Amino acid sequence: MKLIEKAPAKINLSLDVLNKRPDGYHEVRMVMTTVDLADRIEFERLETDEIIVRSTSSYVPEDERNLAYKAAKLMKQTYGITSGVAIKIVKEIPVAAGLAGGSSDAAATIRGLNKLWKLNLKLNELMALGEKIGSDVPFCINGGTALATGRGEEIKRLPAPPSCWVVLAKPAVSVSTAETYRDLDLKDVQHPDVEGMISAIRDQDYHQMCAQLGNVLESVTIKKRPDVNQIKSLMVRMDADGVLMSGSGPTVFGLTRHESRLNRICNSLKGFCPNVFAVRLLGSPIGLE
Ligand SMILES: C[C@](O)(CO)[C@H](O)COP(=O)(O)OP(=O)(O)OC[C@H]1O[C@@H](n2ccc(N)nc2=O)[C@H](O)[C@@H]1O
Ligand SMILES: Nc1ncnc2c1ncn2[C@@H]1O[C@H](COP(=O)(O)OP(=O)(O)OP(=O)(O)O)[C@@H](O)[C@H]1O
Repeated sequence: MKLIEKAPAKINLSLDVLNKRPDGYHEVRMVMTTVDLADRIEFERLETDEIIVRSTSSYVPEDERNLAYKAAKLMKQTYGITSGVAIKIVKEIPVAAGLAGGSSDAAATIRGLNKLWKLNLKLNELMALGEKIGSDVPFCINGGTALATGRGEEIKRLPAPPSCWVVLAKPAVSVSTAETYRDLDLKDVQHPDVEGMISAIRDQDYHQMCAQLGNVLESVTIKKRPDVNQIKSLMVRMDADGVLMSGSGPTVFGLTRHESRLNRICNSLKGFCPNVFAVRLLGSPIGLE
């Protein structure tokens, strides 16, 4: 029997970096939310003791470098599982885009194998496993909207933001997260108002939410990839209410509540940008307790 999990992408509505830690990671404070662009992950039990990963994208490794593979291996080892699993990743989220595609695949694998192997693990146990795979994985376990602190693994749930359309536009380039953090000069950053973003969400104030968008990693990526700025300018010209790069980039997102503007923004980007998606904010968690 096939078990299926959806793995939604995330965007960062606010991303601040406070300092570099002795372990090499950066202390962050960020507001993340899921959008309805998702990979689809299929799981099939194998009687043989092996993990097989297949993906529909040629950009995604199918061996032990795959984050879904890492998650399955970790669960097998932690819980002494002797049967195997075949994992198929139907990739819809662009790779190395700042949308946490790999992290969300790993999170979906943890949720899926908890069911397939009848482990009955609780949300906090699933998140603790996720933390061992990557900083964005604990958030992706339950999705929705949250304040993430620490290196990103400490999650405090927030209400769903006011609903709106989201245009995601990824230029042809891809970006390395490690390189972006490495190139960040903390003496030269404009910190976003994370608390202001949280208040805007709590107050369900859409225009305030748009006004508070901010990401300290944006200027790092823009220095190397000026097309990120071109996409931002284009979206602003087409009347998006708020525009920001997500995560370490290079994907830019634009927010609007008008379907006519949504179409205008998407059409203006086509031809200039290879990956353009019109999606909704999901906002609410997957529903694990
Ligand atoms: C940029 C974001 O996507 C925003 O949500 C995340 O902060 C990155 O999360 P991620 O891709 O899950 O990151 P990880 O796989 O844990 O780390 C990749 C690399 O990014 C750097 N890294 C990541 C997270 C963090 N808080 N500080 C860092 O310096 C580290 O060099 C690390 O080796
Ligand atoms: N299941 C997976 N899907 C996508 N990429 C994967 C996966 N497993 C491993 N990778 C590798 O991870 C790298 C980063 O891919 P990913 O799409 O997760 O980046 P990202 O969206 O920038 O992540 P984040 O926003 O969490 O920093 C890719 O270069 C790819 O080789």
